[in-house]
Amino acid sequence: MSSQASPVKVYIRIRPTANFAHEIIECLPDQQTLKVRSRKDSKKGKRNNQLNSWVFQLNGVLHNVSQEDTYDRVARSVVLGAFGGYNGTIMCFGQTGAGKTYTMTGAAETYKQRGIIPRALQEVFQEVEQRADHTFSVHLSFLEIYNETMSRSRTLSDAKYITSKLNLVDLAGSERLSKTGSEGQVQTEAMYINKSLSFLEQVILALADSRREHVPFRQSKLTHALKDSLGGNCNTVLVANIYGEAAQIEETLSTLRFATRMKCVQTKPSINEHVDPVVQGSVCAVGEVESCGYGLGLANSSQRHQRGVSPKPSKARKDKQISSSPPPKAEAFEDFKAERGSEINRILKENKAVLSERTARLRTLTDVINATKRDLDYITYELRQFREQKQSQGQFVSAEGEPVLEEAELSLVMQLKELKNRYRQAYEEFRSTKTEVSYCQHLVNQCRTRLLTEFESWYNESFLLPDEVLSVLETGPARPGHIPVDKALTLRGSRQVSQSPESVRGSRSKTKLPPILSVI
Ligand SMILES: Nc1ncnc2c1ncn2[C@@H]1O[C@H](COP(=O)(O)OP(=O)(O)OP(=O)(O)O)[C@@H](O)[C@H]1O
Repeated sequence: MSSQASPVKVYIRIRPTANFAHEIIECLPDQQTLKVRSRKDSKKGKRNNQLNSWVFQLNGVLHNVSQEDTYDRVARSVVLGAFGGYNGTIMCFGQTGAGKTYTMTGAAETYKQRGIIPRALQEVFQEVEQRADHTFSVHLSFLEIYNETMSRSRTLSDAKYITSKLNLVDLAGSERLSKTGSEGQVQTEAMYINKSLSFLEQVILALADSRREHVPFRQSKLTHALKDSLGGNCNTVLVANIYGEAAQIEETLSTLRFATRMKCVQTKPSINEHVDPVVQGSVCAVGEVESCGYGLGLANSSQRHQRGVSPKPSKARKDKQISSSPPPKAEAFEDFKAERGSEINRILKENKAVLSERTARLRTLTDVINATKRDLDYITYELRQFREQKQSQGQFVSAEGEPVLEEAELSLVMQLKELKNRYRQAYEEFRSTKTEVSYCQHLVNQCRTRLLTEFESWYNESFLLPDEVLSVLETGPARPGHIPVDKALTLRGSRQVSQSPESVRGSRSKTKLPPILSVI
């Protein structure tokens, strides 16, 4: 598909400050131009009397601009472009602490301060809901490049579909190593960060220079991952974050120079449309992310067919190698209970049966206790009446002068004793049955939750998750930031449990309840 070259859009965002250096930084009213004056010779790090002045022309200068306006000006068109089949990349670059994360993610304190990523997600799902005549499949992944190590992969499909991916990238801080004064592990990290960013700068330089034939994309994970966003098929936006204070002017100038070079980089956005000669429909897409960023994959068509075709399909994928559109959840749930989830479903059923038997017993015991209590009250009353009457008639005594119990009174006393015994026993049993019932209820709830969780995982794996997410789940232990979103961790947890039902059953012996009750 033919496409026209378009330059990367570059915005400058200034971190708000009470000490804004008006004398050296000037934002022109067109909101696109930034003038910087400085007496400092940044190369030699010394002051001189000569006044240096630079003018930076950008696509926008965001000075005291809210998160909402920032999203509208910087990100909205890129996000909506994804619905037309265009890839998009939004990335933040700049000095440590200049506001990259604030711009991309936002501040957790208030909803109003949420950044581009949550707003983009919201917009994506709102659009998906509104475009009722289309069917979408949305994939989200989160990757971190840490010391040049990255989880990876990509899925392609061969059916007809429109795909697009949004890369939302929070680059590492561009603070110079010498300035951070870091040591040890921090220094190692800083070295990798600097290496990554300096490769990025080299790529930008090469891309901005039309005489250069080779662009060193492969030098680092970061530039390799951003290849599409920088020289290829992508609507790319850079937000360069700077400080407004005079003390940071050196880094600010360096960021502004990088931003200006970036403006010269051309990309060729085009609609990602693919045609399958066999299947008239459309398919899945993948998201891809870079240095601490999100990747959002969108697939869109008026008729959805999803095909998880991966070089190393997971078991769930193998089972469903070529499936039609995801089945309705209710239907899939029935299948799941009969096959993959049959064991947990069996346990759930058995636990439910035990719960219902225990609950019935509790009801019976309650009746027994109440009836016994009524009898007790009645016999107590009878005995009291009998004794009062006896009192008024005078007392029988034996030949030895001992008080004598009449037969009727003796019978009442015996009945009372037996009723008290029965009451005590029933109450004991009631208490332990009550404990069992609440324990059984807990087990049933646990089983139900696990059945649903495992079903969700299986459904996502089989019909929704992109293979790159699955490949992360399949390799090695999870590390914070390495694993895509919370879902992945949930999946890993539930997989481990479901893979070892025996180990779970091993806990049976620890309880006095019937074995089936302690399965979870
Ligand atoms: N536009 C803004 N409005 C309000 N607060 C901001 C803004 N930009 C940055 N901040 C605040 O400045 C601090 C540093 O910002 P942030 O963490 O986003 O910097 P960073 O560039 O991501 O730093 P690093 O390179 O260390 O990750 C945060 O407390 C953030 O809330």
